[in-house]
Amino acid sequence: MLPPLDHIPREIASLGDYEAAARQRIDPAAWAYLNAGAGDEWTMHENVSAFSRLPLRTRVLRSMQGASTATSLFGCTLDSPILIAPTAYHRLAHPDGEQATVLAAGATGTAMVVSTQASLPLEDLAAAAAGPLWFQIYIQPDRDFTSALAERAEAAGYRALVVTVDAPVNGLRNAEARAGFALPPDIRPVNLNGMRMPDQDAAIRALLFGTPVLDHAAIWDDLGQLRARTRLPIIVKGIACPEDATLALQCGVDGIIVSNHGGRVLDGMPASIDLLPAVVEAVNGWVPVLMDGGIRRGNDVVRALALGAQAVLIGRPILHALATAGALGVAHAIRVLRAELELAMALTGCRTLEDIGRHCLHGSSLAQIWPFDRTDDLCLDPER
Ligand SMILES: Cc1cc2nc3c(=O)[nH]c(=O)nc-3n(C[C@H](O)[C@H](O)[C@H](O)COP(=O)(O)O)c2cc1C
Ligand SMILES: CCCCCCC(=O)C(=O)O
Repeated sequence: MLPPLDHIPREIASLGDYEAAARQRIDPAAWAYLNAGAGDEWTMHENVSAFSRLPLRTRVLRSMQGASTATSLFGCTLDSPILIAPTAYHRLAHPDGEQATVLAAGATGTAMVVSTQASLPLEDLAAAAAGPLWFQIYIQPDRDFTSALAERAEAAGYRALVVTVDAPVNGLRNAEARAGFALPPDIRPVNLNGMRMPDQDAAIRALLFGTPVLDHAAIWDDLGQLRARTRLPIIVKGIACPEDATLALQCGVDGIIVSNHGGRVLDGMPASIDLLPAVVEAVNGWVPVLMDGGIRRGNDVVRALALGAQAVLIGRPILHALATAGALGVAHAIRVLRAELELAMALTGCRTLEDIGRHCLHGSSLAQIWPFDRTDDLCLDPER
């Protein structure tokens, strides 16, 4: 395995280049955890390839004076609508772990979502932050522990809670099984230290009868209760259909992330970008809708915003950049993606993020995924 780089060579020009560089620097079993998807990885690949079915529509000779990618979300001012998705165990990718990612996020004006399963204490990460951090929560079998975790995040200065609801059970991790992945003893979910595990009976029943331990899985009431226990904005992550978006709104959430968990939970789900329009339609502007899954180019950010996302999150590319060159790599990867976004905005005639709309996409491609009778108003307004 190669060591991390201390500079960025010119051969690394895109997020895809980071994937190739990272593969040479991560132990194969850890790679299977950090990069794989569930089952046959159809959804994971679909997340990326679906973007290429949305051709962009250019506009020319439009003024770009004062152009900007800046935005604001849940009281956080951000340099761009690109955020760092929560991913577990950054120390599997680089010895500095989340500490390096937090540093890079601050240096680039990017909000980072720290995972419940971070490999470093959430308080230490907050102390190192120079920009906004949000904390991702899995509602744990021990609900009191979950509330205490939310309180710790609030006390440490995290600006929002991202509650992930799409992984009540681990996905079918065939790649991890084949590679024999196990967490090394020195890399642990340290923020879960002291948590009580579900009762032994349920664990034994699961072993004997093959039923998953779902007795303690979160339900909508739990989300409502967490809402009542924290002042932080709650953003629910892992919404994939309009019915669940509506239920989330009824629980009083402040934002929604459309996500299929990077294709790591249920292989066979559609690409995230294909799930987005129906959720946006259901939410109808009540709260911001974000999305993640498969964003690899600035063009993809424009496509997601064109379909109604207010911002996007990136997962694996951050881990690839971290493994390749630590904090420097992550900061560079974010800069590369942002520069691509600026280029795509200039060529689609969008001076600000508010200018991005469905008119940035060719109408014929939209008919596939926009199930509403609105395609007629797509491209006709010359001012848009
Ligand atoms: C190695 C890895 C670990 C992840 N850990 C978490 C996690 O702890 N919490 C969570 O909500 N999502 C987790 N995710 C899902 C990401 O937040 C995100 O939804 C997904 O990676 C986006 O897709 P992308 O990797 O194609 O950008 C993880 C993803 C990966 C690849
Ligand atoms: C029961 C699901 C645990 C998954 C923890 C980390 C994660 O989200 C991921 O690996 O993906």
